[in-house]
Amino acid sequence: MTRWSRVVVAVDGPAGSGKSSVSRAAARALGYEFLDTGAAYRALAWLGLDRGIDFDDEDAIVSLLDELGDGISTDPDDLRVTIGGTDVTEDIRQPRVSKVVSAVARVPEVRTRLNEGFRSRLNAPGRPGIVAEGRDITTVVAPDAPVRVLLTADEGVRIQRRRAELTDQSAADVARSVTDRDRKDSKVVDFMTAAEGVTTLDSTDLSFDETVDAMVALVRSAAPS
Ligand SMILES: Nc1ncnc2c1ncn2[C@@H]1O[C@H](COP(=O)(O)OP(=O)(O)OP(=O)(O)O)[C@@H](O)[C@H]1O
Ligand SMILES: Nc1ccn([C@@H]2O[C@H](COP(=O)(O)O)[C@@H](O)[C@H]2O)c(=O)n1
Repeated sequence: MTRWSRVVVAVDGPAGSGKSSVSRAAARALGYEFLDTGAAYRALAWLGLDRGIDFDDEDAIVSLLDELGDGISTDPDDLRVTIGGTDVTEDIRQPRVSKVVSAVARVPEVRTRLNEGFRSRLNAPGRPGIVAEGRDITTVVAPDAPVRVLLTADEGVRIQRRRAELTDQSAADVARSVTDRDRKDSKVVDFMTAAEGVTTLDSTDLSFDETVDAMVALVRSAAPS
């Protein structure tokens, strides 16, 4: 059982369920930090593309881990991702990165090494709490966090929300990117069903602000300040 040094809020769920946007807004409202674990997987995938590696070659992927560093900020008002001094905050969101990121995430050594880093960030000194989001946070990274939430929404709604962001892509491409990534990622971790003790927050019929309020209320009831 981990002795957390501060309130850890663990959030997982499928693609487009609002993990990063809702968790970030909730962290801001609570005065907490925010850890976007997917950014680490994306940064590694970006590095792989930059180096032109073969994404079927696990050793090549693992060899990039030392170069990755620890360049993910946890201030919800100033999120930045850097690799060796290069700011890749925007670039890691490109569709070309989304396409290959699952190949990086399925490598066991990548998961082990990144998870060690995530746990030390959760336990680092700083604000009184931290909201961490990613597909295996409630089950693998912080299964004993005091607050654990599976954030979800119907697949059609998640695709609609993604389409509103990615206006330069066809509806079919957006839908495929959401369903393909869920299919590949769910071979590695289960983020579709809530593990024991995890609260499901279904935002299908909630506005963005209502979803943030619901998450903040969950945190306040489970970990009163
Ligand atoms: N309850 C909601 N109502 C309306 N829009 C929402 C709601 N929750 C999230 N959104 C929007 O849905 C989109 C997807 O959210 P977000 O990127 O946070 O999802 P995610 O779970 O982090 O996705 P991924 O795992 O694919 O990175 C964003 O545009 C976000 O603003
Ligand atoms: N805890 C996590 C977080 C992410 N992944 C993988 O990274 C991809 C990108 O994540 P986003 O949340 O930024 O979309 C995701 O598709 C997973 O492949 C992960 O495995 N575990």
